[in-house]
Amino acid sequence: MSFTSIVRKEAAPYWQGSLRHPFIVQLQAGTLPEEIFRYYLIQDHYYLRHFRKLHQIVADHCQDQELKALMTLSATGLKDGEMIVREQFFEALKITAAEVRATPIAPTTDHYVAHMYRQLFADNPAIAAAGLYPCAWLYGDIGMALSQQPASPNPYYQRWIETYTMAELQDEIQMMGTVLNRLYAASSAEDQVKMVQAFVRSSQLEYHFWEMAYRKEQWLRGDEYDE
Ligand SMILES: Cc1ncc(CN)c(N)n1
Repeated sequence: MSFTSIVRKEAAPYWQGSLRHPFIVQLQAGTLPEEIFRYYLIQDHYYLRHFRKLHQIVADHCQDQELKALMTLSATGLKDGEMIVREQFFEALKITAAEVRATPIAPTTDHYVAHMYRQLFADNPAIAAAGLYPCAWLYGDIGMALSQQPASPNPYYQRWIETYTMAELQDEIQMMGTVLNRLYAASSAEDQVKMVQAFVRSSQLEYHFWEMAYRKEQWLRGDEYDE
């Protein structure tokens, strides 16, 4: 079985859960409280900055020319596409640099970014790439699913949805799947397991990420059980 078929099956609960999560359902309906969207954007700002850096590091370290080219393409696409849209959101919603600095990185955001770096430093570029893949693929699937429904009445939410329906993203997802299937087929049995684990853990963390934003997840203070 190919890598993409295996991981789609293994990660199915988190992908289906993402589509049903109130963050996504309310984003589509236009009822998601704006403060939750704001919190998501601030957390995702940190995520995207590292996500792009990770693509560059994988590109710099991998021998496989096709993977190198795709990682470079994604890093550029992030900078010229998704990250620009996010800057526009920050401007329109008046999210300032001071507000970003004053907002702690939530536990789930921290965990997700740390997980992706761990795959990179503990393993090899194919495993690191497997851990990065759900990001584009899941958002691409969510974008396509939401675009089949009526447009969100909130123009920012609709713009968010449209960011993930672009043909370039769908092409990139397709190409990355083909490369990962080839790398998986050429990997040792041990590395194949690690590639699947990296992908599934990222998918879990994608699901947690909606929940993190929806609950405006905070670090515990340490005095929760004091009288
Ligand atoms: C957490 C997360 N995952 C995926 C994406 C889509 N690049 C994102 N912006 N943020």
